[in-house]
Amino acid sequence: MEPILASQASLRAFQCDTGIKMLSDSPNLKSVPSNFTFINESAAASSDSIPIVDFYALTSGDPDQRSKAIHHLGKACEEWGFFNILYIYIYIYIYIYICRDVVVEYTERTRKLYRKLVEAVSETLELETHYVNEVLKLDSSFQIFVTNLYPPCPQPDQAIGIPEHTDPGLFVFLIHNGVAGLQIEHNGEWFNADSPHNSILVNVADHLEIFSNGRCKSVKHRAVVNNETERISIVMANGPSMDAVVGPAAPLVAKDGAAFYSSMKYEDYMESLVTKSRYGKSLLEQMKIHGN
Ligand SMILES: O=C(O)CCC(=O)C(=O)O
Ligand SMILES: [Fe+2]
Repeated sequence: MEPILASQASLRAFQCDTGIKMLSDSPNLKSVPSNFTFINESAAASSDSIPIVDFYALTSGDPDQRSKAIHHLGKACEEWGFFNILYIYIYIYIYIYICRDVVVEYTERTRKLYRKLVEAVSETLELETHYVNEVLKLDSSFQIFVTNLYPPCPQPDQAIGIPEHTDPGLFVFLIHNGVAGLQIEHNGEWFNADSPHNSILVNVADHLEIFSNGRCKSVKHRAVVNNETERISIVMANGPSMDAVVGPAAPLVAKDGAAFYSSMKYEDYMESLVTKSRYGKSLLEQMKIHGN
């Protein structure tokens, strides 16, 4: 199916403040204007331990290789909420001019990758693949394509690229231009999320945490800036269908004896994300049912 690119009007909600655009267009800026300062403790431990999932083994005909890769994927989703997939075609996209055709091709390729990952993760959750497809209506899954540009910043410790947050959807794919900046939270500490060049960094997003009744973790992350090099990241958030109602999967609730999250239509979740304040308790936190 040819992806439908959302109109300018429907994307308006995702656009950032015009003031930010003005800032990024000011190459001679010597300090961060006070209304944009964000004192951050961006110190983070380096990490080479973000798991790597072998996509070829995951889709391999060899049952032994496949089951090892599936086990690895399950652990990565539970323990880190982040993993790298080595993927040979990736480097093409980051270097070429992002035109409509490239976006369409990237959308199609990542859609296939996404479906394979969902199949694999349903196995780790001991769910039937068709169950996930039916409940989340993945044939019309909603993808959001975002490019982030972080110009060099004269005072990186007074600013933040993107404050800490979690993402909507099931799996989010991120590629970048080789400049570090993404940090992720793991066991209460911040780590630099280094990823090899020919890889896609994948993170579990809110709706996989909800759907898995908390087995998979949608992990907080943020992007910091530096004073030397421009950074570009390309993010593809892969969700269910806009009209799917996402709550914990019924077979998992039966196993756990309770649903640990409430359910919400994906469209309503997205609307709340863009219209509600970005500060305070996150929407994912608000969906959690405590005291079960
Ligand atoms: O640029 C990055 O590394 C992070 C971007 C991100 O987290 C997002 O766009 O949701
Ligand atoms: Fe994000």
